[in-house]
Amino acid sequence: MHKQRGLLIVLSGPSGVGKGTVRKELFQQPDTNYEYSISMTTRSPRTGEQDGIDYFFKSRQEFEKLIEEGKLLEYAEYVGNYYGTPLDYVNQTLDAGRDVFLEIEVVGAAQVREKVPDGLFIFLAPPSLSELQTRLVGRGTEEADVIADRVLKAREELEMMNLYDYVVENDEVSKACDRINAIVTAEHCRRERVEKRYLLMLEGE
Ligand SMILES: Nc1ncnc2c1ncn2[C@@H]1O[C@H](COP(=O)(O)OP(=O)(O)OP(=O)(O)O)[C@@H](O)[C@H]1O
Ligand SMILES: Nc1nc2c(ncn2[C@@H]2O[C@H](COP(=O)(O)O)[C@@H](O)[C@H]2O)c(=O)[nH]1
Repeated sequence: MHKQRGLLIVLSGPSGVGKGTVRKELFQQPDTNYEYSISMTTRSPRTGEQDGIDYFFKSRQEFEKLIEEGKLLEYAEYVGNYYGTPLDYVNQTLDAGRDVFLEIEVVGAAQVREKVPDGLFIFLAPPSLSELQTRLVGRGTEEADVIADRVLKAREELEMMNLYDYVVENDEVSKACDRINAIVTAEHCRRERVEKRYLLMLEGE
């Protein structure tokens, strides 16, 4: 019996919009059926972050070797550090028929769009730029100059919103999660209908 490949779900959006918060909430829900792809980064761990759980923390040299060896589905340099998605993990998980969830910034998401056009691309948007800044300041993990860089970058990132399949506003975390779950469910139904139609057409030949 033919097994359908899993769905690649890409959640992107500006720094501080709440991607990590929403992703963690989604993964705490008992009926969540996505596999989270842990990214590689050259950024130093924040207090409480663990290697292999939050990120795979790499040196610049190690990361550049991964790039050279073609081991990343996508990567980007974001405010002075590299971030990237491990290719083998994503392919193996999708091939096993399981959905993979990426939480990445917009440059990397554009690369994934090129390579996996049938992925599901969701842009998480803040209620406003001032709320975005308030969230970054409130998180308290970056110095003021880094926050300023991230807010500046957010203006460019928001311009890429129209390249996504869906825009979800993160006004409240639980509402954003509900919207994402509804989008993924609808996408699965759509894919099933297409698959059924395709099989029916083959049978008729
Ligand atoms: N809906 C929301 N309402 C209010 N605050 C929120 C909401 N979602 C997230 N936050 C807060 O905003 C801050 C930034 O959230 P988070 O770290 O999840 O953002 P992010 O998009 O993953 O950022 P980065 O891209 O830098 O990793 C956190 O302090 C988080 O608690
Ligand atoms: N292109 C990629 N971007 C990634 C990846 N993993 C995380 N990110 C994004 O980077 C920024 C900064 O993250 P932070 O943890 O330092 O706040 C944020 O937008 C993340 O979503 C990745 O594999 N590829």
